[in-house]
Amino acid sequence: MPSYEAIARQRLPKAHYDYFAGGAGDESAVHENEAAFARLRLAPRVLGGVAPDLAVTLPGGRASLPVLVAPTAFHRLAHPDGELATARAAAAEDTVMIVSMASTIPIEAIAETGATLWFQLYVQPDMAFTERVVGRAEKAGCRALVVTADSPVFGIRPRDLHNGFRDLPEGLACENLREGDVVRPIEFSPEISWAHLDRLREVTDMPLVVKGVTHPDDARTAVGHGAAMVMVSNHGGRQLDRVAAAIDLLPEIADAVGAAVPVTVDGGVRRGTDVVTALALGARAVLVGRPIIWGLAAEGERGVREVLRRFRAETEVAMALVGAPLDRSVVRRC
Ligand SMILES: Cc1cc2nc3c(=O)[nH]c(=O)nc-3n(C[C@H](O)[C@H](O)[C@H](O)COP(=O)(O)O)c2cc1C
Ligand SMILES: O=C(O)C(=O)c1ccccc1
Repeated sequence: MPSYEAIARQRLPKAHYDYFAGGAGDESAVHENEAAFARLRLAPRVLGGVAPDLAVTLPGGRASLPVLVAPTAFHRLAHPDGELATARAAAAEDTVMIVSMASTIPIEAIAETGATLWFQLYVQPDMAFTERVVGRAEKAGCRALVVTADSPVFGIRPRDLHNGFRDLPEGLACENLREGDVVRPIEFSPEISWAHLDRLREVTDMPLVVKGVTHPDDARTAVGHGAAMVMVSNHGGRQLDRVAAAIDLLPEIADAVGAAVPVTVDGGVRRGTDVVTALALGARAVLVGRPIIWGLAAEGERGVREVLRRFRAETEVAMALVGAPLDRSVVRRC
């Protein structure tokens, strides 16, 4: 049976497939995210007598499995139902969807699906506008604000340059940036700093999450600035090439944060064994990006649901087989 990725590659225009699949520079960080998981090995525990429990409680609510939908832009490029399909699938599987600021359906309409949503934000240079967008997300019922910190500028992505892919086609727009008839372009802001995080904490009651942390000192600083959660991520290798694999960065960040706030990791999570490895290395949950897109492109809501179902089944079995306690001692590097 062809994989969802193979179906997506076949079905989508090349420029769109490449946009979803590709990354920065030589794409070494894209590949490294998966390769790093493949270098890790497990040393399971036996006779621990503990049944696996997949449910997680996070500052932005509860999920029935420790696999959350990563914020990814432009779902209507993958499927006409776009983010509505993704949200319905997340709701059906009782997990959290982190809605990209660059969603092609407005946050209010996505919220009507009833899914547990967190809103991902790129702080815009116009702070008043940024705050209006945050206000919309909060009013729509989003339960956390995920501030993406790894994108002061947009990464250089050779596939997109080669394909001439720059923006959404006619008829699609970043609906969260719409005010009346005007849709503002997303701007990346090199000036974004911890002061912006402080300001956001003042203007919203949503717990603040910092996404894209790769250095333990920044993880500590994020907690100091009131972050309720830290997301270890190299943006799926799409921003800076040669960044270390997310899973390799996780342990030192988990150490830096300690028990202060939950830590998540994303990048290259493809199997239940990856999920369990991430949990063993200190993550409370993981995010998945491209696998969700491939499910969406192949079969819409049903495809996303099937991707989440597979993660659930694999994670449950892997967790039972790796045993308890699930900690660093069960992971080996080969
Ligand atoms: C097509 C695509 C679009 C993305 N858009 C966003 C975005 O709008 N905001 C954001 O914070 N991260 C974005 N990301 C990064 C993801 O949230 C996540 O960090 C990454 O995809 C995880 O890696 P994986 O795809 O290997 O699972 C995007 C990733 C992809 C693949
Ligand atoms: O493609 C991305 O990785 C991404 O984060 C993004 C964000 C805004 C608009 C387009 C893409």
